[in-house]
Amino acid sequence: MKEYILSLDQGTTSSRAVLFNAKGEKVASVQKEYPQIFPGNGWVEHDPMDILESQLSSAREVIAKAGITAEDVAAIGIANQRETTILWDKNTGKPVYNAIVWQCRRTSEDCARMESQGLQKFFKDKTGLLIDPYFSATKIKWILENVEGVRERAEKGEILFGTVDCWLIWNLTGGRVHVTDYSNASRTMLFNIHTLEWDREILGLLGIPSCMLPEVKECSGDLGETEENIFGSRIKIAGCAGDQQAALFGQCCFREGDVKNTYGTGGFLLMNTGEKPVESRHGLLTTIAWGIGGKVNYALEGSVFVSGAAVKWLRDELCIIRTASETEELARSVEDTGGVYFVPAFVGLGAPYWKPEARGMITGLTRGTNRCHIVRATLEAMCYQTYDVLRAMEEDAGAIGSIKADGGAASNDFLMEFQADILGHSVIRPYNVESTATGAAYLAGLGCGLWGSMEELVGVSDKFREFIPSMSEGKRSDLIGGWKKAVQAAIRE
Ligand SMILES: Nc1ncnc2c1ncn2[C@@H]1O[C@H](COP(=O)(O)OP(=O)(O)O)[C@@H](O)[C@H]1O
Ligand SMILES: O=P(O)(O)OC[C@H](O)CO
Repeated sequence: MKEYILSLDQGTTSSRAVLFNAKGEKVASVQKEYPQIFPGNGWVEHDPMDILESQLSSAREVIAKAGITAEDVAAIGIANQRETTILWDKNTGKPVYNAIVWQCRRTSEDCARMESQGLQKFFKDKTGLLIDPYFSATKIKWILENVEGVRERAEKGEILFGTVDCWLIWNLTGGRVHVTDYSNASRTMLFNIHTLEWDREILGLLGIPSCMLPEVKECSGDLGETEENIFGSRIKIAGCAGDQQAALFGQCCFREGDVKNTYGTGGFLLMNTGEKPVESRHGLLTTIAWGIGGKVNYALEGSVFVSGAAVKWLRDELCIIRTASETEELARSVEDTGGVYFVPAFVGLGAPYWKPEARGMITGLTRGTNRCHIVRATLEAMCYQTYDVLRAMEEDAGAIGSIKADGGAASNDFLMEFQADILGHSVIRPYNVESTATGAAYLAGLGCGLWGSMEELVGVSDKFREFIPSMSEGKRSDLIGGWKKAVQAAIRE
């Protein structure tokens, strides 16, 4: 019987495949790290084939691990790192360049030029986004302008563009289906979030041929079917959303005002704002949360570019930790950071500052500073960055109700405790922190009829832990004051 949902969570550092049963419970998962390419100077790339192969092999392995076959899978749901841009040849399916990752800053100058031409309002009104190298638009333009022959071929209709969801669907369907969903389209800086169409004026301004772009579909429903040879029998693709929107869905933030924060490579705080887009006056983005059943739901988003990635940097570049999870014990082994602040602006600062030119900085070092202080400052930075975004969100939308946390790093109890302290607000962490995969599964389960309605999903997973703030107000404001000074220093640099 077809009673499982296969969720594909394609993240910036790893591809994950998670199987859920008909009760919405996780039964098995497989995760594979794959390389990021750093050609220098704030550039970040992936090999699109690494993305594909790590995702397909984890999907095959999770099916085998659970002792089932593809016949038992009712549908696939996809959640993906957003904005990352891939262009490929429509006939051969071969990428024409590496994937340009959302974190990549190579188009900073192009963005600064558009800003100086007074185009900020033009883009914000149409797309809900601020001009920034983060989004797909200027990455597509860069490939068209810098990879020989690609523009001519794109104009002849030989080249396709897709974000990672679209690239996966294209390959899963054997090159038959070129689609994306509303939530991913809303991150390209090419999609009009009010008319729900690719925006002709923007395409004209950037010189992007419309024939490269995928059809935009709802997040739940018929998104294609896998080729038989991929998993041994065909599986429907019935759910798709950008990973942050999928996490919002997976945390059942279905009501207006519901908020979640994900601690993965980056940090992303999203608030469901219902069926009307809310414009931010404090550096947040207006984006599409999902489109389901003929209705579109919007969200306000604060995007922090480097969150758990800073922990990975401690492991892979400074080599002062062996595993991400040992940061908890190391951070607790010292009373505080000894005045050390770490602003991990490796690729500039996102919300609410939007300073692409800012770079990382560790301040307050003394001869007494040891690796535990630096580890603790790294975890604390993840919390201060969330604090900055939450304050901006409160200014835009009023006081926040509950804050639900998820993502790989949310399993760190020290991080959750410090987060509650710095926010002066309790933080709720679900038993299963993989809300992104859960959200993709929910979308697919609804899309294939395994579950009847969103109401049915609320309460599927009701186990959680709540972290209550306990820090004094005086200490909290001193620490935040120190963080603000460190951020200003990183921006000035
Ligand atoms: N226990 C932990 N404490 C702190 N950071 C962690 C912990 N576990 C994972 N991380 C960090 O979180 C990130 C992984 O989270 P994940 O949600 O898997 O990210 P992504 O989906 O972006 O690949 C990595 O950057 C890792 O360094
Ligand atoms: O890889 P993640 O999970 O940090 O998510 C990346 C975001 O989607 C980028 O916008």
